[in-house]
Amino acid sequence: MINVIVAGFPGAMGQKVVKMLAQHDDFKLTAIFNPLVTDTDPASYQLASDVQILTDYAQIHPGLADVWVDFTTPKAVASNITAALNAGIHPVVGTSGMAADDQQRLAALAKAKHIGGLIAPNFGISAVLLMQFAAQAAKYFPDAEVIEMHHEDKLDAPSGTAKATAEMIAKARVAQPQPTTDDPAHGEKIAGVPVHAVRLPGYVAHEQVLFGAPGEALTIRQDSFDRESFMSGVAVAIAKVQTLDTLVIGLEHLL
Ligand SMILES: NC(=O)C1=CN([C@@H]2O[C@H](COP(=O)(O)OP(=O)(O)OC[C@H]3O[C@@H](n4cnc5c(N)ncnc54)[C@H](OP(=O)(O)O)[C@@H]3O)[C@@H](O)[C@H]2O)C=CC1
Ligand SMILES: O=C(O)C1=N[C@H](C(=O)O)C[C@H](O)C1
Repeated sequence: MINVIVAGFPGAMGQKVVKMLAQHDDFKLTAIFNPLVTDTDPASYQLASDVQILTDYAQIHPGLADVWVDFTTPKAVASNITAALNAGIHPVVGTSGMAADDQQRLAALAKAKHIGGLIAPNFGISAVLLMQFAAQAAKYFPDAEVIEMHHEDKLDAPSGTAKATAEMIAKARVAQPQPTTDDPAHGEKIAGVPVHAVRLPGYVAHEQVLFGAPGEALTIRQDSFDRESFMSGVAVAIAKVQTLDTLVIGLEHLL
């Protein structure tokens, strides 16, 4: 049995994770962490009576859970994962928008404590494959731009997936791209790759990578139409994260 604490309930992803845990015999929801809730009665959230609703880091202790699943906010995630690592709990992080220096500090803390964990920019297989295909294409098409499209409530821009895609393209390309302009209309340059963010009602999570070369173009696109699509990736991460001994980035490390 893998005991799990979920941070980010009752958010959109947190609710999906709680539902998914209940469908797996090998997973048990032991606690919810959310300092913003005032009602700590699990019955108020239709949760089993033995699920603890925790609101303070002082309540996070070793033995509470094996795995900490985090779908919270860019502001909350780094301190949440610090608390998890300090309690010896393996983090599975979906929250986007974490600062690079926080990510490095958490990797150092995980290493010092010998606790493996995962930060996944995207748990959807379509997005994981898109990033891999984009890295492959970048070897032949150095000129690329990323367009990500999300729902209007998303707090961060560009998305974590778009940043990771841009970084993978920059790392994979062997030829220099054409110089880009500094014009803000030409996107934010992430590792030298222009990234454009769209926020519109009706959208969930979508990404296109456009490659151009003289006389031809290649477009790769993925669409997450329903947050349900992230759950098989989250389940794999929960099942396998305890096999890791460092903090790794990208679901592909566990597939
Ligand atoms: N990697 C991936 O595949 C995916 C990643 N995401 C990312 O997951 C994150 C959450 O997305 P989404 O569910 O749509 O967002 P929501 O805004 O719906 O949910 C965020 C939840 O976090 C809660 N929260 C705020 N601060 C804290 C804290 N300190 N500790 C614990 N909980 C806290 C909020 O509480 P309250 O309700 O009280 O405000 C809310 O319930 C985002 O960063 C998003 O980018 C989303 C989809 C897929
Ligand atoms: O906020 C979201 O919804 C999503 N966030 C992640 C990101 O920032 O890339 C993953 C997916 O795009 C959904």
